Amino acid sequence: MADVAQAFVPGHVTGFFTTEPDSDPTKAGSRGCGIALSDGVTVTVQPADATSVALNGEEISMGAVERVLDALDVTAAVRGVTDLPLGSGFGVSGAMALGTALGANTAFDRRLSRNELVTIAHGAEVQAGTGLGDVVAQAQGGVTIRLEAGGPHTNVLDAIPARRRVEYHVIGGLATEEVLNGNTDTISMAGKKALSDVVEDPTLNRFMRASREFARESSLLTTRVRDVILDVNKIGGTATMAMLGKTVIALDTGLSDAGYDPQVSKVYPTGAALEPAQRQ
Ligand SMILES: Nc1ncnc2c1ncn2[C@@H]1O[C@H](COP(=O)(O)OP(=O)(O)O)[C@@H](O)[C@H]1O
Ligand SMILES: CC(C)(COP(=O)(O)O)[C@@H](O)C(=O)O
Repeated sequence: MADVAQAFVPGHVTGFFTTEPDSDPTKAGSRGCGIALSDGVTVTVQPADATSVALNGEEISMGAVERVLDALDVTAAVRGVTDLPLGSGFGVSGAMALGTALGANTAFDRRLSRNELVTIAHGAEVQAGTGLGDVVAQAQGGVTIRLEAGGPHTNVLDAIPARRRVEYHVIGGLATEEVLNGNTDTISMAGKKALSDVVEDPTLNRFMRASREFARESSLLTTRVRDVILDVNKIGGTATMAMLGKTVIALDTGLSDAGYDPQVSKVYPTGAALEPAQRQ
């Protein structure tokens, strides 16, 4: 048994999504499209007598992570380190859940396959109510088009083959659990339309346009996010809202050109992976 195992999971910003409920959380999820980012979460898992979860040194409670450990029947100290903010649409909870699954499998010699671990992390995230599609997209990397919902045994994934600089500007958080527990009919209707647009023309530019339309039609767009997007549009750039957060993402130098001081990232072309063990 390894002392400690470490995994890196990319962040993931969703441009648009539908909700696809199912009584089986490994089949439930969302369809939609989003970008895996080179900014992500480094997760370490170390066997411990009692479970604890910390993000950037601060102890937190995170349902998705606790459910992953329960599913694997282990207790561990899970530590996440990231530059990404929690709860602002970067899939930090999905990253923590997936990193925990990959790390715990190694640390406890559980001998599960990658698809089995992604299924566990996806189901845990869905049950916790903190995400529907981040985990499978973070497992694949790149710009994932989620054509059919659910974990690896039920979903159908495609991708927009693109690598690009991505800038982001965080205004604040949006409680994913609250939005997903409310009426999601309008969201799913707008998401379905955006998905067919991107399937017809799978390019990043079309993704950004479809995402902007989705943000407006789903009523998820907030005034402050809209104002920043308009500033980027004014200088000829392209920007949209990261779901589900009060966050603006732009391609290339859209936000910097509009006078903002954004974080700079890029499309992360591959999926979550274990990293060489670091002895603590
Ligand atoms: N200070 C905090 N702010 C936001 N979420 C927190 C905090 N502490 C713990 N959490 C937990 O972290 C998770 C955040 O999930 P979510 O809102 O989906 O974030 P993200 O968009 O980064 O995935 C939830 O399980 C929430 O209960
Ligand atoms: C948009 C969301 C439902 C939530 O994303 P986050 O708030 O980042 O957990 C995502 O999981 C998706 O299905 O696309």
